[in-house]
Amino acid sequence: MPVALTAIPANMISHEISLPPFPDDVPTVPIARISYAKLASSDKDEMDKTLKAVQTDGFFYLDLMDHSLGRVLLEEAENVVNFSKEAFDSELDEKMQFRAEKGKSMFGYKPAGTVKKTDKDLRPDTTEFFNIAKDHLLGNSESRTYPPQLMQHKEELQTFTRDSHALGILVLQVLAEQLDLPSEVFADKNKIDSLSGDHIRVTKKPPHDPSQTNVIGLPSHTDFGSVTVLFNWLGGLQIQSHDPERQGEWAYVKPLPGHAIINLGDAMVKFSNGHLKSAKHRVVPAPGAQAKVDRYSLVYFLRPADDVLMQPVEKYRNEPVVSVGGKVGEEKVYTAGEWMVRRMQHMSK
Ligand SMILES: O=C(O)CCC(=O)C(=O)O
Ligand SMILES: [Fe+2]
Repeated sequence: MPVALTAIPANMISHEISLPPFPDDVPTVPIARISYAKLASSDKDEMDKTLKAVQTDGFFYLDLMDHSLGRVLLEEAENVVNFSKEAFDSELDEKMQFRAEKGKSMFGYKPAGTVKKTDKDLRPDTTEFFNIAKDHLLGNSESRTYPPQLMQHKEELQTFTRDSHALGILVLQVLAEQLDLPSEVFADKNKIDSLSGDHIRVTKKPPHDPSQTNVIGLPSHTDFGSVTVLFNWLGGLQIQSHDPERQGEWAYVKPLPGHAIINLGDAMVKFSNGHLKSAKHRVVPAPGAQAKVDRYSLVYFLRPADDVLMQPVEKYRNEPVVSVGGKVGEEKVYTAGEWMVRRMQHMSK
């Protein structure tokens, strides 16, 4: 039986000590483990490992325990999930007052049960979430309304935003250097003070009902933005395997205590003209005994500033244009603001 997290002193809060274990008999993808401390000190081998990870799996673990800022971020993430539970616990009609305007804005509440055209079986998803804009939290633009259970922790949300953003910027600097590009070339497109679609997402998926088959938590997708910083404590996240024996098969990314999971979004495919990858992923019910408890996850999405042009950086501009879906050919150049709106409208159709 999971221990109530509120019974644990704040500095010791740890989801993993109270949750059922991840089973050892399900297929997993062994994505690379990268050290935050080594990246922060520009360790060349670690930087090289990072580039390789995002060119193959598109995902890697980042060990947050070996760096003081990482340990702080991990505690902040656990804290955000804990107070967000209160927002999820309120009645559906209360949460619906904060609903994101479909096809118009990402920010606000999204109930479970949305059907995505991208799911070939058109299954309704089983995940609800709140998306909270960085610009609303930091006062870069006028804020929409969010549930009081979240906004009474605004300062903690601001700190989590700044620290996650800084981590994403470090990843962008590492990748630029490894591609022999000016080190700030990607970071400059993702400044924290610029207006952008950056946001926090906190998600909840209820325990799995074993009488239901073929349940999907979140259908297969790629993230839109630049870098995604993900915290989850229960299995359920899956990516496609590169193991020659099971090429393309969905397999779990096992949550590792003390680690965040980092992946790149489609904007990086665009900026790098396909030299970097945004991998497809999805969420299915957690495996084994983990399916019996609520699953929460916390995400910070770094997205390019609204006025950034969605085109390859200079070094790659003479190459044949690689589009996000892998097609080659010229495309109209949109600003990130326009691009995100188009993507969102497509998703909500
Ligand atoms: O909950 C997770 O583990 C992944 C969530 C995700 O992929 C998303 O929100 O885009
Ligand atoms: Fe995602």
